[in-house]
Amino acid sequence: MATTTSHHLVGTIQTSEINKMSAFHNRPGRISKSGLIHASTSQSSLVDPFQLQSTKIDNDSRKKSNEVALILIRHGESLWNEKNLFTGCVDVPLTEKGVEEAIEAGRRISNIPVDMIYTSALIRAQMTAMLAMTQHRRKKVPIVMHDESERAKAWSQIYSAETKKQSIPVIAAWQLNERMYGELQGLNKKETADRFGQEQVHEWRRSYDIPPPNGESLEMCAERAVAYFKEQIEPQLLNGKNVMISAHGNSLRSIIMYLDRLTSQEVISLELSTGIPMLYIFKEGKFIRRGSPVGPSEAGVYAYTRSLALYRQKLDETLP
Ligand SMILES: O=C(O)[C@H](O)COP(=O)(O)O
Repeated sequence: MATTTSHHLVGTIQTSEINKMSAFHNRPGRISKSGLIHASTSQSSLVDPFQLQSTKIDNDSRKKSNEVALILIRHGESLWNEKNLFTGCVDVPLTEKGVEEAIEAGRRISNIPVDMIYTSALIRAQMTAMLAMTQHRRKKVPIVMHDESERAKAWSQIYSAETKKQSIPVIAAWQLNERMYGELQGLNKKETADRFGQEQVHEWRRSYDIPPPNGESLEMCAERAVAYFKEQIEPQLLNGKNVMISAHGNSLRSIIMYLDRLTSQEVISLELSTGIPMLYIFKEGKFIRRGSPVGPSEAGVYAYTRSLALYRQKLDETLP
């Protein structure tokens, strides 16, 4: 059982723990007829989301490592976070501060490989992902995958292999949406505590299996978010894809509960700050939390493994 205390998932790890990485086989995901990206473990039937051929930089880092990076980011501050309103599945945008947080998050992950991006269907998570990627040193272009209809898929095709190589598929999934806060959505958090009592509101906000009135409990949110992670995202990690997920406080709490194997008691004290990236290394079927990467300007203390350090070194050598 992972140990956890009531803290924000922020922190960095010395690069002293350098592991010897065995060879890594890059096996991309496959696009099904529905245009959804599925991945299976059988290598032969897999086609990369953009039929991407990994570039020299990406290939090299993967060849030397049996690990991939998983980055989790809670969206930057939203207009209703600023007003201290329960948001849930109401689709509100970022504040100016939230935009700045997203850009800063991008600076902190600018040297970490990203091959695929998953966001929720909500604009605050999608804005955060796109803004963060403006800072990435690899300068690949994140492109939202459209499969809401056959025409949407057909009209969003890219007809240049070279352009595809420089692209990152962005998959928006409602399953990663924030927990639905029911009749609390739009209410002020302080007024709600005054009306129902601090304890009752804390129970609605942080317990595992107690839903707000006509809303989702964290457990109900996990049933869709963690299921999606296991069915759609984990196969991509197994196939050698470095993945970034931009989502929400509670949908990410439910995923971290799975990654860190937290109990329903331990998850109560788990809080996520807006716009702070968290890095996991997925290696030999296990998730290793590596803390929150610091900006490239701060030397020495990184959540970097040998493989990630090699990727960063390739960027230093290859890019202006
Ligand atoms: O939905 C919301 O209001 C926020 O994203 C998270 O709210 P919480 O911190 O009360 O869970």
